[in-house]
Amino acid sequence: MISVEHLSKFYGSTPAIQDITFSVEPGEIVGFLGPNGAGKTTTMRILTGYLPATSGSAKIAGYEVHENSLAVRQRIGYLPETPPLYPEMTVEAFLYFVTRLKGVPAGDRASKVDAALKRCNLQEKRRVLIRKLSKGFRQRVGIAQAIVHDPPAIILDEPTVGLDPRQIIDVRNLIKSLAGMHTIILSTHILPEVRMTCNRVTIINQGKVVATNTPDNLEASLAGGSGYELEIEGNSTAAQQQIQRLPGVRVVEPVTTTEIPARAVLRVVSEPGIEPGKEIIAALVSMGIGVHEMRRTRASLEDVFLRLTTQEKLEDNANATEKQKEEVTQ
Ligand SMILES: Nc1ncnc2c1ncn2[C@@H]1O[C@H](COP(=O)(O)OP(=O)(O)OP(=O)(O)O)[C@@H](O)[C@H]1O
Repeated sequence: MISVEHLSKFYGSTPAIQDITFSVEPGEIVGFLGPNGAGKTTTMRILTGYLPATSGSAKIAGYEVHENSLAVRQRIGYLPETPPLYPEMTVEAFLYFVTRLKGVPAGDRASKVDAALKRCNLQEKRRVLIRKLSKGFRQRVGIAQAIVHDPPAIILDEPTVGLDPRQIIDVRNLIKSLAGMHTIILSTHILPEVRMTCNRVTIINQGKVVATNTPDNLEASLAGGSGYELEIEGNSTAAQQQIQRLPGVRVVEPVTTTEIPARAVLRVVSEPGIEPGKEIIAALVSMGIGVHEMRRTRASLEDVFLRLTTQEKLEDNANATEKQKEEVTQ
């Protein structure tokens, strides 16, 4: 439904995105994740036809965006970071106006407006001026204008920024209810939002795609991220050595000492795909060590995000330092 291939955009000589490739299948919600300045808005604006790319291809429902802007506009709904609302219009009049802009036939406009009001739970506000609405309701109007022409593809840029916790839950539920019928790209840097709403995630950093996968697979793929935490009673040094010898165990380390002097908490990191939990318990029991608690630990999406988006910076800094050293020695 949405396909981006080798997309690049330069502002003058500054690259904002470079060689970005990803796709979104019909009915999917894909999270588009990246730190500030990663290139999310630039990509969204190219996809929605607001900005020309420097090179590469962006297609919506098979239409090349810059060659078929009218066909694309009819098939896409866009909620920018700041929704383009007209404060002096009522909610209803504004949505009606949007259906005209999007080329909805005159006879269908009223029913499309009604449907969008209903889906966004805005019926009671239909005759209220937009400027009188709270931020949460205005955001719903923003989503309503993105879906009013019933587009197959929807792009939402930071849809919950600035909302209070109750409004955030409402807007997230609304987004989830749109999945299936629509294909959605949700640009955000709020990780729990991605976990709660998205089937897949594309992470970009410094203008490049650094990962695309399901949140579960991303967490599982972080090497060294999965394992166990154990609270034991007995000789913790001996326990540590014994666990370390087991196949599939990479690291065993004490995490904290507990308030009870005889107990210790150990963190075990296992090889990817190996689960030595059973063997750990058997080894400890055979040594006469008591196990008070054992729980699995996994890398969170946040760990993956931080790993992927800070590594390059560290490498860049290292390269810059090397370069400075070279310059100094020349
Ligand atoms: N009009 C512009 N002229 C020059 N550089 C720009 C322009 N717009 C964006 N950039 C640069 O392009 C890069 C990507 O910006 P973009 O706004 O796409 O990132 P983003 O991921 O949406 O960030 P944020 O989460 O902060 O909105 C940044 O380095 C930014 O400074």
